[in-house]
Amino acid sequence: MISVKNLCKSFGDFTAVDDLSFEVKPGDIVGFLGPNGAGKSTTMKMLTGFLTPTSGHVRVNGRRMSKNATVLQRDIGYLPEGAPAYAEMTTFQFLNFIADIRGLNKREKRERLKEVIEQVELYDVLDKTIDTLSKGFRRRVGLAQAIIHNPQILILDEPTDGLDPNQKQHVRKLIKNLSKDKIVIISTHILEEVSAVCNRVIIIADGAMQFDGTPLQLQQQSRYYQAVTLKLSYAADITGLLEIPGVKDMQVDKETGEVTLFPEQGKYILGPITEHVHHYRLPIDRLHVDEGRLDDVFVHITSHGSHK
Ligand SMILES: Nc1ncnc2c1ncn2[C@@H]1O[C@H](COP(=O)(O)OP(=O)(O)OP(=O)(O)O)[C@@H](O)[C@H]1O
Repeated sequence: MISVKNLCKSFGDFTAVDDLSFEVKPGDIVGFLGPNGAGKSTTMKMLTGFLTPTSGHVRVNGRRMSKNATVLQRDIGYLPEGAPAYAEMTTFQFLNFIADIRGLNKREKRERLKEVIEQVELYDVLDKTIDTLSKGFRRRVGLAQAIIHNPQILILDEPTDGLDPNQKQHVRKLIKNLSKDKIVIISTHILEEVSAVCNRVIIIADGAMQFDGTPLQLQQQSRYYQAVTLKLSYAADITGLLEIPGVKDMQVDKETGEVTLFPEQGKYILGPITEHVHHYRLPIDRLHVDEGRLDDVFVHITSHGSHK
């Protein structure tokens, strides 16, 4: 378990991380989100013991990171921002070197290298030096070095940045498979990644906590959650739609002519809308129920302060 209590980090007068507190348990795959400069990487550096907090503390399984970093880091895999690696080494030399540093014996090293190279699909670049690799392959090498010692805790700073869509999907699957009984924290700018991979979301802005909950709870904060959009085949009187019980608001898209009806909080409006449409014989071409829009909530949460 990771426990973060009143964590702060200042650089001179500037507060990059501002009083963060949260706990992460095995089985949690946390999507760590926030706008550029929100303090995600700085927090991750403190979680992994590479940066000392100005105040507050990080505990891993009850032990303080600041006093036990060397021991605790043995069970942490960390992909830092930008996936740094030794540019002049080949992929194989680099992974071999990391396995040695992680203290794997000969047999473990052979087995883990084979497994990880296969999992992250690095066969084609084993003999290439890191400085000649594409951004996507560099990131995959970074991911491979983070998991080589099969750690219980994985902290991954933008693990899919720079990957093509196929690779993104592949790495997401890999993270999900790896995550059983582990703690995984990934920072990302890609909101769809959160629904695809994570079972928990933490959003920070200006270094402070704004949201901590499940992806569904996040989606439910969208004003589009359970909103119903209708496409009429020809113009008809739609004024009555606003009178339907549970409908709070209506929006008409001037370009497409689509009508979106927003529900009052917690109200289910699809049934009453369908009844209304049948009763008044409205000419409906298409009807769609929205699952909620994460980009919409993200903007709202990070620009309007705390929604914890
Ligand atoms: N060593 C440092 N010295 C001074 N300021 C720093 C230092 N490291 C980070 N910062 C500042 O702290 C703030 C948070 O940076 P951080 O890299 O943690 O943000 P982030 O959420 O990871 O951003 P991004 O999504 O752009 O990677 C930024 O304003 C950054 O400029």
